[in-house]
Amino acid sequence: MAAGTDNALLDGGRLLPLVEDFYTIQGEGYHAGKPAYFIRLGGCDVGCSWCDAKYTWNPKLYPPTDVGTVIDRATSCAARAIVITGGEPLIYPLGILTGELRRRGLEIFLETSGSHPFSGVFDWVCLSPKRRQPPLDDAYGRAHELKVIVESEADFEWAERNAARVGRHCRLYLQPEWSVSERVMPAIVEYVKARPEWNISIQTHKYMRIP
Ligand SMILES: C[S@@+](CC[C@H](N)C(=O)[O-])C[C@H]1O[C@@H](n2cnc3c(N)ncnc32)[C@H](O)[C@@H]1O
Ligand SMILES: Nc1nc2[nH]cc(C(=O)O)c2c(=O)[nH]1
Ligand code: SF4
Ligand SMILES: [Mg+2]
Repeated sequence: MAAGTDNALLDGGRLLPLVEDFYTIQGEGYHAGKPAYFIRLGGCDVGCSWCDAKYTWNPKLYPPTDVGTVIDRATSCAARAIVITGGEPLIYPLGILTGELRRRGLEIFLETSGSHPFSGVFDWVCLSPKRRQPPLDDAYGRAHELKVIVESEADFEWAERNAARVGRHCRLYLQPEWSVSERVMPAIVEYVKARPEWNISIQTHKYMRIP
């Protein structure tokens, strides 16, 4: 459980620490370009130095919120797909939230580091492994998409180590770390041209200046 957020307080996942929810375009990975309603949960104990969502790390800043109110908002717009992200969403029991979203006929996508046990039902799992707190063994077999962040050329070896553990049909992406994107892009391009099992994912929403 995340530091400071007691599971009992969350009533088995009926309440979750909500940072923000908004309707936008999935910017990254396999589903890039697809409209999706984002649900961002607070709390992460991984601590990536370049994390673009550091404001989510402390769950105490985000009071437990009834998942029903979020689901009502998500189903009041035209969204057909939901992205559950964070923070690290797998810190929390996601069975109630995802079960209810599925019952409403929505597609459910997950963004995760895989560093906590799985709960909930998902149509698509994006696994973005982190050296500081690597995925649990179980996460690899659940990934539809492996998205490795590349900060320097040393990350190619980390990418291959993770790719060796996912299923045969899992899509493979290298995503430049945003602040060094211009610097690392030439190496990523050459890497992917030489190893076409990999694809490039860029954070298109940042270029579009949307959330
Ligand atoms: C903020 S994280 C939240 C979900 C989960 N904690 C995770 O890391 O997968 C969402 C996605 O953004 C990626 N990401 C975060 N900061 C980034 C950055 N500076 N540049 C590129 N990708 C980044 C993460 O690797 C992850 O794929
Ligand atoms: N548009 C948009 N696409 C995204 N894909 C993954 C994101 C995330 O922060 O998990 C993200 C995000 O924050 N915004
Ligand atoms: S695991 Fe995800 S939310 Fe946590 S620090 Fe890393 S990128 Fe940020
Ligand atoms: Mg983001």
